[in-house]
Amino acid sequence: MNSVLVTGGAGYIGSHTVQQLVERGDRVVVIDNLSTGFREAVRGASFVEGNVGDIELVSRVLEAHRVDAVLHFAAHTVVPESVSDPLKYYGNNTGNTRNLLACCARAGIDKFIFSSTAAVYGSTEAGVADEDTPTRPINPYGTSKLMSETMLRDWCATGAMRHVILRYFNVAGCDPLGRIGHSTPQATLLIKVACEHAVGKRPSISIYGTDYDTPDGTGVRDFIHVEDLAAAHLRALDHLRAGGDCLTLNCGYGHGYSVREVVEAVARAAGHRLNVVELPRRPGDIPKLIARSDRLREALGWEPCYDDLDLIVRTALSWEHRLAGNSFRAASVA
Ligand SMILES: NC(=O)c1ccc[n+]([C@@H]2O[C@H](COP(=O)([O-])OP(=O)(O)OC[C@H]3O[C@@H](n4cnc5c(N)ncnc54)[C@H](O)[C@@H]3O)[C@@H](O)[C@H]2O)c1
Ligand SMILES: O=c1ccn([C@@H]2O[C@H](COP(=O)(O)OP(=O)(O)O[C@H]3O[C@H](CO)[C@@H](O)[C@H](O)[C@H]3O)[C@@H](O)[C@H]2O)c(=O)[nH]1
Repeated sequence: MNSVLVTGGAGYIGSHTVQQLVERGDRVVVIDNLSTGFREAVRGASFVEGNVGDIELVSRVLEAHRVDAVLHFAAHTVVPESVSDPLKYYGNNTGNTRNLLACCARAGIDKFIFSSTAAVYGSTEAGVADEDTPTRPINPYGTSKLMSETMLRDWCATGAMRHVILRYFNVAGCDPLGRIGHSTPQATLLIKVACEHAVGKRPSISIYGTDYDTPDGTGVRDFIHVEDLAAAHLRALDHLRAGGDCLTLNCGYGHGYSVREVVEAVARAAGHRLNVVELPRRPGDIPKLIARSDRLREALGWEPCYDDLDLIVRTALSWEHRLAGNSFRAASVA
């Protein structure tokens, strides 16, 4: 039986995808250097610790595990860090993706699913993006991903490979059964940070900017539950295995919530007030970004199961309680 290679499978989104692949019976091998991932998050799959840019190592794994498709999650993901250390991002996100593609070329692998990001769009006029919206990233993280997209399309244009590029919007929530979750240290993402405050790991939650041209003055984002996003990867894999064409697809629900609405949802889930500090805008933030995601639904037959802010927040908070060592209601959150 062939295997799927999942790079970055010990990380937040990768581990949820590995879990779904394993649960439906796919054979999976993970390569992860554990720079931000966790060995214990990889359950039921083979695990190789190493760098996805290491051509010898990756080639060995592709051959030994008879890999027929690659899901490429491994990357650095912190936007402000990409601004202060852009070469780190071009090296890991773009350079290492080039090496991985070279290994695939050598091994004759013809199916590739790539973790891209809404950050490739930058600031759009109406705060909404479909896949044909011009890509104008405003930070090196977004550019490093866009460069990888271009490289992948150019390689696929030779006929050697087919791809699905998934552009994730704001990913949040955790496995509703509490087996794995979002453990990234020094997290900066809103829902994770707000939940860390709710369980007492942080003294407050900051709202960056209350003077945007949005209904309540705070930023608006399209939050997608990690389980729905993982499910999109499985459908993308099936699409390629069935001989489907190359695709680029937004991954979001098509509607958004404001930062203030998210903070209120976390307070509701926690059952107590939060200490909210209103601060000026965070440099580099855009007011609003919502996905047009009709193409994902039409091309892959994907339908969300967790499109509910309270549910997203409850699963995230439940995991945060587990990390903090508190008792929690993991089995009942869904
Ligand atoms: N979290 C989001 O909201 C979001 C949004 C858009 C896109 N993405 C993309 O999704 C993917 C996964 O992100 P995540 O949130 O799960 O982050 P994460 O940091 O939890 O996962 C990344 C994983 O890749 C591993 N890794 C990094 N560089 C590696 C290398 N050179 N070799 C081997 N392993 C390496 C890390 O150890 C980690 O396990 C990334 O490509 C990211 O850019 C995430
Ligand atoms: O403590 C916080 C954290 C965030 N925010 C605000 O919450 C919104 C969302 O911010 P965040 O959760 O950091 O996500 P984004 O900046 O939208 O970017 C994320 O979502 C992108 C996809 O849209 C990914 O590509 C990026 O990797 C990921 O950082 C923004 O308005 C922030 O200003 C706060 O007010 N307080």
